[in-house]
Amino acid sequence: MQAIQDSYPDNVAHCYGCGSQNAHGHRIRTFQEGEETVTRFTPEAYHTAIPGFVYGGLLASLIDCHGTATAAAARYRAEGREIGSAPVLRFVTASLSVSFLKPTPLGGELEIRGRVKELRGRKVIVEASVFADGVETVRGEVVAAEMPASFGN
Ligand SMILES: CCCCCCCCCCCCCC(=O)SCCNC(=O)CCNC(=O)[C@H](O)C(C)(C)COP(=O)(O)OP(=O)(O)OC[C@H]1O[C@@H](n2cnc3c(N)ncnc32)[C@H](O)[C@@H]1OP(=O)(O)O
Repeated sequence: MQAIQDSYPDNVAHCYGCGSQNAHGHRIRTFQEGEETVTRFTPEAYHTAIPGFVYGGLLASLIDCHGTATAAAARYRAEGREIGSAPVLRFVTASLSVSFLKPTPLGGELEIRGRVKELRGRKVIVEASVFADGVETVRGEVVAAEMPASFGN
């Protein structure tokens, strides 16, 4: 099945969280399921916070990259365009908020589910949650902004 990240052109596929070209990264893959997007990810033993539980920074990065993928896909869809088609709609994180509702157990697959809350102008707001064994342990919001031509200047 085609993941949203499979459509990222190589020159924007180096992100530590979602870039297929980053051998050291998480290389998450996100799929559209109706109105929702879904990423499944199994943390490694070294992604530990307190023994037995997942490190919060990892969980935040899963929300982050799940959110930017959801945002890019939503904008393409809103414009009636094929994902990844040129000119490429590149999104970066403008803001990321994460609430850790419960400890996230380490040792199994996590499911991140998201949906678009708002899509307006150059900005897409995505809500996403992490589930461990069907239990919501993390809830977050990503404001993704279209990357300006002046990015980094
Ligand atoms: C399929 C193909 C896709 C391929 C691409 C996918 C690539 C994925 C790559 C992986 C990426 C992985 C993820 C990463 O790790 S990305 C790396 C971490 N992020 C960054 O480095 C971003 C650094 N910041 C910037 O470059 C600028 O500040 C940005 C670009 C974010 C905004 O710059 P600017 O302000 O000049 O833009 P604008 O005037 O057009 O504003 C646009 C809208 O955004 C609203 N806003 C702005 N800031 C915030 C804020 N803090 N909170 C809430 N909202 C904010 C703003 O009010 C406006 O909304 P509205 O007033 O119109 O309502």
